[in-house]
Formats: sequence, structure tokens, C-alpha cells
Amino acid sequence: MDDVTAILDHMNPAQREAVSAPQGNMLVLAGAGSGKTRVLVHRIAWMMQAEGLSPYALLAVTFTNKAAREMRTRLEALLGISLRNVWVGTFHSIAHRLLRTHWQDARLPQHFQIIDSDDQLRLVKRLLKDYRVDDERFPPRQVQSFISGCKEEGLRPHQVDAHGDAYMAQMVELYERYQLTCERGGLVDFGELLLRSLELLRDNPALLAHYRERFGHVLVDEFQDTNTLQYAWLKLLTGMSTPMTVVGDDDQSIYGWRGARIENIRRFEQEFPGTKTVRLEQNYRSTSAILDAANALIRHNTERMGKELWTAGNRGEPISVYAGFNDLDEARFIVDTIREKVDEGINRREMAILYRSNAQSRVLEETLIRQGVPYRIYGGQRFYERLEIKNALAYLRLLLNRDDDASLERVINVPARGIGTRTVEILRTRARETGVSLWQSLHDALLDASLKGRAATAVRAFADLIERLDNDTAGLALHEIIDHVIETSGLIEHHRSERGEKGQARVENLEELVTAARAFTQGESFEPPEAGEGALALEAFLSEAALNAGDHEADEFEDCVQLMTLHSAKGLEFPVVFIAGVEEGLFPHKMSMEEPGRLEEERRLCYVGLTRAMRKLYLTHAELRRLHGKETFQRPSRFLRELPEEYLEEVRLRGQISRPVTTRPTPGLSRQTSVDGGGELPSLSLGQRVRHPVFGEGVILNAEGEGERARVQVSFEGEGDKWLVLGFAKLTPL
Ligand SMILES: Nc1ncnc2c1ncn2[C@@H]1O[C@H](COP(=O)(O)OP(=O)(O)OP(=O)(O)O)[C@@H](O)[C@H]1O
Ligand SMILES: [Mg+2]
Repeated sequence: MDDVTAILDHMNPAQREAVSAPQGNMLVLAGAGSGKTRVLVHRIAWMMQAEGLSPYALLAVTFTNKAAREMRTRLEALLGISLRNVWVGTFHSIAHRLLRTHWQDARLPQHFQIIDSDDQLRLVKRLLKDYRVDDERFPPRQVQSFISGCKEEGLRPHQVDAHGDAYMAQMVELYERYQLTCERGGLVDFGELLLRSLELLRDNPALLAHYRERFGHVLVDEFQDTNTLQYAWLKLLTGMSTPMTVVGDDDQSIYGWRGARIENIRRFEQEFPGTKTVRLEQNYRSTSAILDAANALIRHNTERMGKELWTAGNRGEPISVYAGFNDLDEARFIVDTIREKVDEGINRREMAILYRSNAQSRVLEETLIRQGVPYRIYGGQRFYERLEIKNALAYLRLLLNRDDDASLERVINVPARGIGTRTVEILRTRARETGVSLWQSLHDALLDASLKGRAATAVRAFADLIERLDNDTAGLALHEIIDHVIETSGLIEHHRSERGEKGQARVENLEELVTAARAFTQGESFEPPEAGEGALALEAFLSEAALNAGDHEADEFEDCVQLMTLHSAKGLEFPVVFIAGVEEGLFPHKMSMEEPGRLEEERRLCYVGLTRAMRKLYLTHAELRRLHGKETFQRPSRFLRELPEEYLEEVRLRGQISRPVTTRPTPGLSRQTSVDGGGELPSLSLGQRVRHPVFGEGVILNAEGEGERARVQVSFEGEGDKWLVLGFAKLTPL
């Protein structure tokens, strides 16, 4: 009995009520950090201990595999028993388990293979070719997302109505052929896992009855992010008679773009009989400054179910807002602050840097590496290890060295240009036998005609492409070389045609590589900046990129700063959180600014970000950012304005010299600050503190123009930002 009540220890009355309520449908609707996940775990423990529910009668669905592992560990700790085969996992992993167990009823071969989206795309391309479908009118990625979309809505080819439209009819036919190929090959894609397991249960009443009987209770975390198919799956599995506990927060629904339906929360209340709704209103995670600011932000959304959150905690420190003069300065501020905190005794793993777009990690990573701060990217890869970046670098390596076999193999058919594995195999064998590089063997094979027909044409086109890239980029600056290569090779287009967030992220990363190159030649990126021009610069850049990719891999137990996108931070918490790039166009992301619905989703994402912080939150933005290879002035995000000022504190530039303007010319900005006439001017640096006879003390934010018209932007305390012509303004460096 002691054990049982221990489960209710450290719980507030509302939580206790939710944990110990008799089994029946329950919706826990509550804001961030109110203990929803904790209630879910404790409710499971309670049902096992107080009500004798067998661990195997339990089905708990989490959003990520990591969350599933954590839930299992927490349960084991609470119950003091090992829980190896309990049904705790993501929708996909649970569906997979069902299909593996009942492969015959699911009409699958015993050893069916799961294919990821890359395999899926390859398959689509092959189909288009086999059936001679014009891949310009039917771009493979579009076909792929059509198929996935149908599956997410639970539709099989025969259920899709083309409404007499020839284009649609062709799409449906492709879906059908795709499906047939999968069936024949025993292949199951991600969407298929869920749809197939839904059909498995639907078409096998005995089996369905078995599972309805077997599962005494079904629990779902992060319910606000379930999609139509998942909702249908839950409804079928429980038959609305097996009780369900779902927990969620409409304000944290951030996967609308991937088909998640917030309405599922409302539907649940209406459709599942006798649903008891519990609201948790006390937040245990954050200081009141953080929580109240987050509450104020989310109040700007109109589509809300309405919730209140309070905390008994201290007000804590204000939220620090830092305006970097550029993205590099922003990164430097973050990393400096992290190092200070480490000196104060805070573990690195207690600190997280969150950002909206994947590509933002590049500058942060480089700064962390340069300062020797170990970091880990959660739910993603390091910048220089990302697929699209490795592909781009492989092209660049080939320009310098055609005999780089690894690079050649990597990109010979990326983007697809009809060079199959058989052709590559022929080249490889030949290279091995004659002791030459693949590049050489490719030419030999073309000469003696051992490659023929389409293969020969495709291989020749590839060789020509590399030569052409080399010729065309001669004499160009490093960033222009890279820009040209990613455009002309078709790499960027390849990802541009990929719809959805993933393709978008890859395009952004490639553009970020151009930015990295530009920063590199200006000595702002890696060190030391002895880059030189053209091929020399390229060589130096490639070696630095290789260094940044390798070697720094932290071991599993190393104390690391956590980097991740805001999306992958869902459900997690950290004592210290930095959100970087809080700027219009970046966050909210430009793609979402036109549609009110998408903008609200961005605001929810911001709410998720803010509420990850327990003790201290930093919001940073840069006034000048290199984006997509171009420098742009950035405005602070509207989300910053939506936070009440009373919770914010502006961090002042520290007045230290960070970047002498004279040695680091920036396109569009001045090459030097010294002006002719008017005598010698002191050499000034961005970030430097200066005094003006009228405006007082300030910090140099920006500089532009040359000669007499050189101007600097100075942020004066009390006077705001001002642009001053250097020749006239009497600035004294401090
Ligand atoms: N009654 C309580 N007493 C002390 N700490 C609590 C209590 N309830 C929750 N917590 C703590 O508060 C933090 C937030 O809890 P939890 O992660 O379960 O919240 P959540 O509602 O799931 O948040 P999110 O919406 O971000 O997923 C955790 O550290 C948890 O241990
Ligand atoms: Mg949670």
C-alpha cells in the first residue's frame, strides 16, 4: 500500500486526480511544463499497482523513440521492475510490431523491409522511367508526396477520386503501380506501416477483438500532434470501449504542416464517451518571468482552447535579449555566455541552443568548435555531415582532384542522371584491374567503347559537367565557385523540387554553404584566414570543412551543449536555453508569414521554445545576417515585441573590440573606416565603444561606404541608433 500512495507523492491535487481517476476516457489538457508527461507515467504506474493492470495490457504512444525509452526507464524506476516488452513506443514502432507479429494476416512476407523516404523516391523514379512517364510533368518528389499524402488520409488508389481529371488519374495510376511494386518486393514505407496495421485490424475481426481485449488502457502523449490516420487508428483499436488517456496542449501543436490536426483534441472530447477532462494549471518547470512571458506571447493567438498557467516559483532572472551586430557576433555571445556558465559550475548538458532552421547551426557549430566547447546536435546531423553538404563538397573536391574516387562515386549519379549501379560497378572493376582512378577508367571505358548506349551518354555527360564546372569557375571567388557548382550540377534544384520541410531545409543548408564560403574568405569563419583566391581558397575551405566534420564527435557520455531545432525540442526541458535568430523572416519563418494559420503555428513554436527553459532564457537576434549567401539587414521578430517588456532585459554589447573594420571588408560595407581629408581618423572596429560630443557613449554596430562618405551606425545609450558620417562626427574610441 505504501508503494501505491508513493506514486501520488509530489503531485498537486489536479495531477493526483488525473493519476488516480478510475479507468475511463480522459483528456488532460494543459500548458507546457504542467506535468502532463509526468501524469501519464504516474497514471500507468498507478493502474499497475493500485488496479493490478498487467504491464502487457498497456499501450502507450509517445512522439519519439527517445521519449519512449525515457518513459520506460521512468516507469521501471517507479515500479522497481524491468519492463522489456511493454507496448511503449511511437505510432510507427507500434504499427511495425503489429505487422511483424501478424505478417500473414497483413498479407506481407515474413521478412518485409521498411523503406525510408530516400528509397521511396528512388522507387518512384524507377517507375516513372519504366512506364515512360514524363518526369517534368510528374516530378518524382511530387508523386512521392502525393502517395504519402493519400496514405496519411487512409486512402488506397481505388479510393482516390480523380474527378475525371487526366493529371490526377495519372497520379493515381502511379500510386497503384508503386503499391504493386512494394507488394511484390515486400517493401513497406512509413505511411504504409500505419495504414497497413489499421487495415490489418479492420479486416480481421478476431484479431481486433483480441487486441481490444488485450489492451486494458491506451495512453497517448502529445496528442495535439496526431494526424487523421493516427486518430482513426486509435479509434479502431480501442473501439471506443478500451479506455484511453490522452494528454496534450493545443498551444503546442507544431506539426500542422505535416498533417497533424489540433481538432483531434476537440473531437476526442466529443467522440469518446464519458471523457473526463482534467486541466492542470500549475507549471513546475519555469521561473515566473519565463512563464508569464510565454503566456503573454501565446495570448496573441486567436485559435485557442483557452488555458491558464501559473507557477509558485520565483520570478527568477529576466529574459535576456541580445542584439548581435551580425550572426557571428550572435554566436560569439552565445558561446561566451556558455563558457561563463560552465565556469560557474553549470553542466554543458544543462544548456540548449534552439533555432528555427537547420542551416542556422553552421555558424553556431563553428564558433563552438573554435572555442573548444563540445556540443551535440539532437535529432539531426552536424552541418558538415549533412547529406546535401557532403554532396556539394564532393563536387568541389572533384574540381580540385579528379582522382578522388570517393567523391566521384558519391556524386556520379546525384542528382540522378541515369548512371546505374551496374555502370559504376563496371568502372570500379576496371579501375581496380588497371590500377587507375575511377575518373581515368571512366575515360578509358568511353574510349574503347566498353560502355555503350545510354550508359555511355550519361557517363560522358557527367565527365563533361565536371570539366565545364572547372572551366566556368576559373577566376571566380570562392563563394561564387560554390554557388555556381550547386546550381549547375543541379544539386540545389534537386532539393528544391523536394516538397515539404525537408527539401526546404536542404536548400537552406546549401545556400548556407555559400554563406560559409563568403565568410571564410573574409576571415570570419574558420581561422586562420589565409585563404587566397580560387583553387587555393577552395582547397583551404575544403580542409577546414573536413576538420569541422570529423574529430569533434563527442563520446556518448561527454558533457555536451545541446543543439536542436525548435521542433525537436518538444517535450524537453533545460535549465538554460538560448533561442537564436529571433528575427522576422527567420522566426516567424518567411514561408509562414502570409498565412494567418501558419503564423499562429509559428507562434506556438515560439511558445514551445520559451517554455523549454527552466531557469534562464536568452533570446538573440542579429541585425545583419548572411542568409542564402547574401547579407541582409534583419528586423527583430514580432515575437520579441509581443513579450511584455517587464520580463526582458537588454544585454549590452561588452564594448570589447571584436572585429576591426579595416581588415575585414564586408561587401556592401566599408573596406576602411579611415577617411581622407579631415586628418587621421582613429581606426574603429565594429562592436567598439566610442564617445560622441553630443550623443555620449555608444557602440559601433555597422559601417558602410568608403572615403568621405564612410558612415557608421552607433547605438547610443539613451539616444538609440544613429548613422553618422565618419568625416564629420567626432568619435573618440574608448
Ligand atoms: N507536482 C510536481 N511537483 C514537482 N515537480 C513537478 C510536478 N509536476 C511536474 N513536475 C516537474 O515539472 C517538469 C515538467 O513536467 P512535464 O515534462 O511532465 O510537463 P509537460 O506538461 O509534459 O510539459 P510539455 O508540455 O513541455 O511536454 C518536470 O521536470 C516534472 O518533473
Ligand atoms: Mg510532455
